[in-house]
Amino acid sequence: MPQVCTNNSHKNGAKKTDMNNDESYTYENLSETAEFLLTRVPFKPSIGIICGSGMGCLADALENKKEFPYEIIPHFPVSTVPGHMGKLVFGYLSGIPVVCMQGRFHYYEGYPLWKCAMPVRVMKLIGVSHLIASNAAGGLNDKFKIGDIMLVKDHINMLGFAGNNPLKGPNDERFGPRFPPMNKAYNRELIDQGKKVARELGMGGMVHEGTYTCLGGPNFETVAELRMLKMLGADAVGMSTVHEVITARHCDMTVLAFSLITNICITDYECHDKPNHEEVMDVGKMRQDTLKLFVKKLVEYIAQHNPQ
Ligand SMILES: O=P(O)(O)O[C@H]1O[C@H](CO)[C@@H](O)[C@H]1O
Ligand code: HPA
Repeated sequence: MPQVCTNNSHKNGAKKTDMNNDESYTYENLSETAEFLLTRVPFKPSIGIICGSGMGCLADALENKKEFPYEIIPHFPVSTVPGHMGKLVFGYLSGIPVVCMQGRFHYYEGYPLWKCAMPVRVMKLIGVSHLIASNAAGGLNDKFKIGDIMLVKDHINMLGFAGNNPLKGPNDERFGPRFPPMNKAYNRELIDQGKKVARELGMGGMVHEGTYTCLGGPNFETVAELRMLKMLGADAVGMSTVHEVITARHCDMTVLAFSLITNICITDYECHDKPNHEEVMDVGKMRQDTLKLFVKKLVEYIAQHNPQ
């Protein structure tokens, strides 16, 4: 049975959310959050995992779990999207301590990007050096099929083009530099290892490498938008991950991200199918055993080799 934690200092679910949208969390705010967690968990994970839509099963695979509903964690936002449970889960995968976000935050939920990405900084403060971020995404690349996995080799930050960035605002050097590079955002060694693991698990044919792009959502894209994104070089499209990766790289975490292709993007006006979130979640569930194995093997590799 997982141990579900409560927070008596926030009675009746009341939380400290005394912040407007322009005011980012301070280092001290996030240190309070980290301290809250560290005093309640008897180990320090160095690997963090973010579960994409319908992929909460990744956290279910943990052993000796200690779960924190987001409502009880100081300064944490709450999850509002179906398929995102809203729990921070600590536990062991193959005996390796990890922390898992069973539910992430999206811009379309009404949160500014710095708030969506705040758990990444909390992970950093509790000792996480490696981040595995998963997402559900629509496939733009003609070679992709539903249920395939795309290891993210790069991203196109569409929200960033309009100046919307999780690092916008005053920079605290204790997290990272004002102008972080992003040309090596996704760790090459881990991408290669992802492919190797896929081959070993007999799923080599369903694993690709590609470029992810994130739009604000919540609507799925128009045909014209998808045609444009494809022309720009995007292989998959979603509404998350990029802000988390930028925040993780800013504080020098090593990142592996992958997309589960849950639908094929409709780039043809003659096609009458409609993308929908239920289908997205169903594909996550359909692939849960494969995803659990895939992530477990990657966690084992990171724990043994510590790629930088
Ligand atoms: O990126 P994740 O959280 O996996 O979820 C994806 O699935 C949802 C749409 O079905 C959007 O939230 C999109 O971003
Ligand atoms: N577009 C945007 N986000 C998504 C999609 C999509 O087709 N599928 C899953 N998340």
